[in-house]
Amino acid sequence: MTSSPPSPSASRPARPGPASSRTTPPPGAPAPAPSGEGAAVMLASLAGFDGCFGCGSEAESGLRIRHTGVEDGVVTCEFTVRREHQGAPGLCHGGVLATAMDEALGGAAWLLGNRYVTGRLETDYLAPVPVGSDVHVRAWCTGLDGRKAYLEGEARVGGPDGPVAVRAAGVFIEVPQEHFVPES
Ligand SMILES: CCCCCCCCCCCC(=O)SCCNC(=O)CCNC(=O)[C@H](O)C(C)(C)COP(=O)(O)OP(=O)(O)OC[C@H]1O[C@@H](n2cnc3c(N)ncnc32)[C@H](O)[C@@H]1OP(=O)(O)O
Repeated sequence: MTSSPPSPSASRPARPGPASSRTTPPPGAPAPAPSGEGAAVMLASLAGFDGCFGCGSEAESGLRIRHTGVEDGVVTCEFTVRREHQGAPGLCHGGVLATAMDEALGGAAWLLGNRYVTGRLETDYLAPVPVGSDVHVRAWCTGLDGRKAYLEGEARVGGPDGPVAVRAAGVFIEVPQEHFVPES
């Protein structure tokens, strides 16, 4: 039930602990080394597609997540909670926050240099996130097992060092390019 990020450093937080047995890498599953090539693949993919509900500039009702960096295998991104993102009055909807975690964990998976889709996503909500908040998300890979990549992440409110509002863990499955449907 517990694991550590592949190579702890100042930019890589201590494991937040959201993972269940289904989102914890099996014993011996290698944690990947950060890959500059993978980052290039991910950024090229992001540059070529504007329709993503998470980060696309053409998705008017989407979150407009801004990818802000990749360092030492950790993907960082952020978005601003708008009025249309509300669930309970004045607070960000949990599904919106799950979308942001999906986006960040997905980005950290694509950083490995292959294409992945979400198989399982687990979220722990630790604090309410008011409308108008800037939400800072980061994610990293904890292990690889065949086509399965294990990811964890966290979202902080107000800044990269703000209080943690969400922690997440997931399993993403590698797929071929043919998995995706060309835009109509
Ligand atoms: C544009 C640039 C963006 C770049 C940045 C990217 C950001 C994107 C973020 C958004 C990502 C998304 O929302 S993706 C959209 C939401 N997700 C989806 O639509 C996925 C829908 N599901 C599927 O298409 C399918 O079920 C697949 C592809 C996941 C698996 O089907 P498959 O290919 O037939 O493979 P299958 O044999 O079933 O499984 C392969 C291995 O994965 C395991 N596995 C399968 N499902 C799961 C699961 N839910 N939880 C755990 N493990 C699982 C199996 O046990 C097996 O392990 P073993 O036997 O090998 O050990």
